[in-house]
Amino acid sequence: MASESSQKNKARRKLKKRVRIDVGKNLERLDSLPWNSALPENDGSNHDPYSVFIGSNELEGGFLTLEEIDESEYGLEIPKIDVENENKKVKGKVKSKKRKVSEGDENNSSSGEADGKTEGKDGGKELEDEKKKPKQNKEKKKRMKKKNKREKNEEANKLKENAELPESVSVIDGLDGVEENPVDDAEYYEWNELRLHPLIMKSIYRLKFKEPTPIQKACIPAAAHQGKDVIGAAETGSGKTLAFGLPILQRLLEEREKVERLLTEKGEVNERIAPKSVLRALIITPTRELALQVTDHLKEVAKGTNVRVVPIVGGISTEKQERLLKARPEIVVGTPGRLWELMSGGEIHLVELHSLSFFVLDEADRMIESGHFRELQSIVDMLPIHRSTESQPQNTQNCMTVSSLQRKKRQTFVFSATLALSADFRKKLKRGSMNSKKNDGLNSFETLSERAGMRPNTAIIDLTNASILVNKLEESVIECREEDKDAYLYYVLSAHGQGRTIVFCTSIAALRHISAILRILNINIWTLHSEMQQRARLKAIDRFRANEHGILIATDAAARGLDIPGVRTVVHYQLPLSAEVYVHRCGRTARAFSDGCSIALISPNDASKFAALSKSFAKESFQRFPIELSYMPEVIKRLSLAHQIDKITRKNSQEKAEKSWLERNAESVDLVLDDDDSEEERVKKHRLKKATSSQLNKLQQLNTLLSRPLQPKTFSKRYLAGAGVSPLLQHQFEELAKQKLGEVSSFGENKRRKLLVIGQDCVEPLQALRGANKEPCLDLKEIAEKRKNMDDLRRKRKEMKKRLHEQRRKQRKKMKAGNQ
Ligand SMILES: Nc1ncnc2c1ncn2[C@@H]1O[C@H](COP(=O)(O)OP(=O)(O)OP(=O)(O)O)[C@@H](O)[C@H]1O
Repeated sequence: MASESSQKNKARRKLKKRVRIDVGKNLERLDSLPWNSALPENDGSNHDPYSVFIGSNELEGGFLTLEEIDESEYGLEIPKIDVENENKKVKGKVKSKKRKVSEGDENNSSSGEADGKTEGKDGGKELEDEKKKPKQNKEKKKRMKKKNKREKNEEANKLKENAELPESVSVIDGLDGVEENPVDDAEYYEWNELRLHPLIMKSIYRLKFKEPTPIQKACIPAAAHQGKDVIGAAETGSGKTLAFGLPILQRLLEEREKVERLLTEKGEVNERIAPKSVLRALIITPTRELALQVTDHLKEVAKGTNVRVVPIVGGISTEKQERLLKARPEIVVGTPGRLWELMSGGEIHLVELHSLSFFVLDEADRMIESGHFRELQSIVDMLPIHRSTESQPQNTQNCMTVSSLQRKKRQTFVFSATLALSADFRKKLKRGSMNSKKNDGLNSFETLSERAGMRPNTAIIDLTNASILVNKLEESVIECREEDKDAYLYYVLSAHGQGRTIVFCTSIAALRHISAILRILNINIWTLHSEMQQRARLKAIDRFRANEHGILIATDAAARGLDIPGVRTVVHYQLPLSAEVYVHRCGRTARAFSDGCSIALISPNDASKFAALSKSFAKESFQRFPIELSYMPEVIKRLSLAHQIDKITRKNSQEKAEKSWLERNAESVDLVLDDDDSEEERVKKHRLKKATSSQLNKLQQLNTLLSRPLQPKTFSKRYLAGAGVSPLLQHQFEELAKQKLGEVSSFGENKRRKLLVIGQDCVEPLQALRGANKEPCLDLKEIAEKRKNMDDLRRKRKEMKKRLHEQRRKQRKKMKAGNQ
């Protein structure tokens, strides 16, 4: 009896320990877990297309199976943390941070015990089952366990040494008790639910991304754990890059470790696997800047993983890019033009696409526009068609090659902030009646997706709201005449120029015009357009990024994807040609949980475009950007001088260009130009000289104006006078009051100079917009009504004119008839 009870006790203790460990694991931090440990072996019974069957002939891919992912120890459902309860339990006991963490462990393990009571019933059965397993298997497991313990220890130590973990995240050596730091940091809880690789989590801690964005939350499970293709649409700045980037990294890391583990189990030498030697992910973006940005972003999260990411874009020497590709990176991010140039030239790393597991179209809707589509189509046509019964794998019982491990069905990701999927396409995806490679000629990303081999059951994740625009964006308009746009732009930039601003133009000519004017007005700007050299484009972005209050004048080349933190304002100097471009332009501000504002300059010429835009977003009114009119006389004065200077400068440079053209051509046909100027030439030169001196005079006048900050007319240099009603002036008065207080202590300083500074204390446009009286809205209904009335009036006038004309004609006819 006694021995029976002692045996029972022994078994119970054993079971208790088991359960304690199991439940503790539920709460372990992902970063402190051994990644490749104890994953159950595939028994070959599941039909997941990503499973690996070592030694069998059904090898289709190197990914973990869904079951493996779900049942792996880090992947068990992480119970929600009841922060309040946890706090109550710990309250009073917590003396130090270290103590708090260890108590957290106790709490978790005790809750684990409670859970264990229900699991205990099956526990005995499990023990019995285990006894039945062959001895050989047990020994193998023991060996693995030892190895995993060692790895776990190393991993934890590494993390402790290297990771810049947030204060609340700490790693406790979990060697003996196998109890490592439980999830006590609610801030990262949502990430933990996504079950990402510890190395990825380490990057997320480093980047201080407290929670996944909604698109990341929706995409990661579908793409990383279910192996699905994804069509993703979410507002600008919502973290779409990582929504496809993290699943790619996750699967590559899983695969790598799975392979290593299986090889170790089989006693194979690791060197036989060279995972870096093939292209695994191809990401295509419409612009070079975006490709470079996506590369940087992925590199940042891939730090410490040995996964290499390389950009392949035009404007950079082909040789340099070929050198980069020689290193055989797993991930290539590129633009269609350069990618196709290298592919059609037979670049070995880019044409060996049999192992490509991920194909991504970022900003997919832009990609199908002219200038990209042909090359993209050629690239897509090069992708191998995946069939469920692909060619025979190249593995045998004892020999496993990289290509055989990596052959798998390809995942396709299509992302943008502005994707409009037709109902027909959605149905097709659902039914799985995709017709890859058969559909040609159609210029749509839907066709492209089909051709790229998008599979049935694709996850369509559309998180865009009705207006498609970011919630934290404040939109506004300034109604003005076409010729006054420069003045209003100057007003916004100089009276409110806080934070980074991007001014968008539709044409390069307009960009050149306002750049010249703003430069004359001493405003420091950078420009970006498609006719610039790549180096200059990158330089402009870098400089703009480096300046806290930088101003970038750009065409729509910068509308998509550009991720520059701290862009507070977007100005539409000219309205874009489509609603999509408007969304992307606005999306350069109010990114990643921050806010921003957009200001559209609307002239009567823009009326119809603006009406169409408003209709697209079902908008009924726009807020007017508040203008402090007392600034305008000075603004207009400066602008008028600037325009005159610009006109003269342009004329001069045009004449110079013409002259040098004449000289160049004369030289090319060996003609010697006569040095003696004709009378006409002399008059011209004289005029030029005169113009230049008048230009200089004007320049001096403008310089005097520019030497002092922009001030409202009612704003005396010496005394404060009236007009302190607008938020801008209100702010300036407050600043002045503060300054005056400071001045009391610094007696004897030049007061006048100090007062001159006031005008420079700007209010951010967003702040001005929020502080403005919300009443004066641009009521689109009212405008439409007015336009309708005007149209009616015009029509009536026309009709009247016609009637009068007809009457006169009849009269003339009558008179003619009378005369006869
Ligand atoms: N989970 C997160 N938490 C905080 N910031 C994040 C998170 N994920 C991404 N970010 C940051 O958000 C910014 C925008 O991300 P990203 O460029 O991927 O947005 P996007 O949706 O692709 O925008 P767009 O549509 O304009 O191209 C980046 O600076 C990125 O570092």
